[in-house]
Amino acid sequence: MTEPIRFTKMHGAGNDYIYVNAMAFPIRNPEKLAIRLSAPHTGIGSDGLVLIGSSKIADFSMRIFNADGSEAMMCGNASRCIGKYVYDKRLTDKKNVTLETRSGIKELQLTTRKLSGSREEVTEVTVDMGCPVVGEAALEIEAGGYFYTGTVVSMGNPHLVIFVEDIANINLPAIGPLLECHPLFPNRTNVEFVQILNMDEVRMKVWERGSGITQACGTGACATAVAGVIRRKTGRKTKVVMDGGPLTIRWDESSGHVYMTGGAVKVFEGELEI
Ligand SMILES: N[C@@H](CCC[C@H](N)C(=O)O)C(=O)O
Repeated sequence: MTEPIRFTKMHGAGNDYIYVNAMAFPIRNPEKLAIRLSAPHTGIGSDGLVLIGSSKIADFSMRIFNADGSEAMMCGNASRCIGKYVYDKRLTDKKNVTLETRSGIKELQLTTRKLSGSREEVTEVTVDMGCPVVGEAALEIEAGGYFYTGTVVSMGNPHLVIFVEDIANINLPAIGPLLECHPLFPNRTNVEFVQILNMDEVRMKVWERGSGITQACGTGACATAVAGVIRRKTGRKTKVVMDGGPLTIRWDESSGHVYMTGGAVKVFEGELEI
């Protein structure tokens, strides 16, 4: 007999994952389930699977699996969605929630709006993403016969941020996988192409490690904002506009922490047998 588990499909700026409360529905083989559920035609269709768990050192924990089943260290968009999930489902009444991730504890600050009666729901979340780890500021890299200059930034997971004059000229389906799996990145990397619109706003497209093209990437938006400051292209607060919408990123000068603010949306819920 298979046991039904409840899931919730959510997105942050269009970056969509299937969320399972692993405290109620423990998942034995999340890597395999992520591949199965993420498949667009034969599964639910998503960028991956997110498990919400208990924690000894924080209010909750997060595990994030890409569409290819690989486990990531951190996910910016999923951390905001978890803030909405745990508050809207009344797993907590706190508006400052701590989340254990494989790259440390993140603090979520929830913004809510009133519904009927005494009920409220989360509309926006700010996440303290911690300090970035900056690698090479201007790495020369060749892929597919083209030469790029990229900035290497880790936000818990690895990013290569490439500034370009015109983002419309980038053939992301062709170049994305070559850069993701470039020999310079033995653990693979996420890749962001970025066009500067002005000192406070950029347009970004992402190729995610393990999931391919997604509508948005939270850690990618943070890495982009950090790279913009390092390369002297943007200020400390940047609106990063992606295919699925914008995120506001602020790199605080005194603490060195990066703060990400954006929405979180529930799409639908369901039950599945595994
Ligand atoms: N979409 C995420 C990042 C997910 C993990 C990434 N693909 C990796 O493998 O590092 C985000 O919003 O940060």
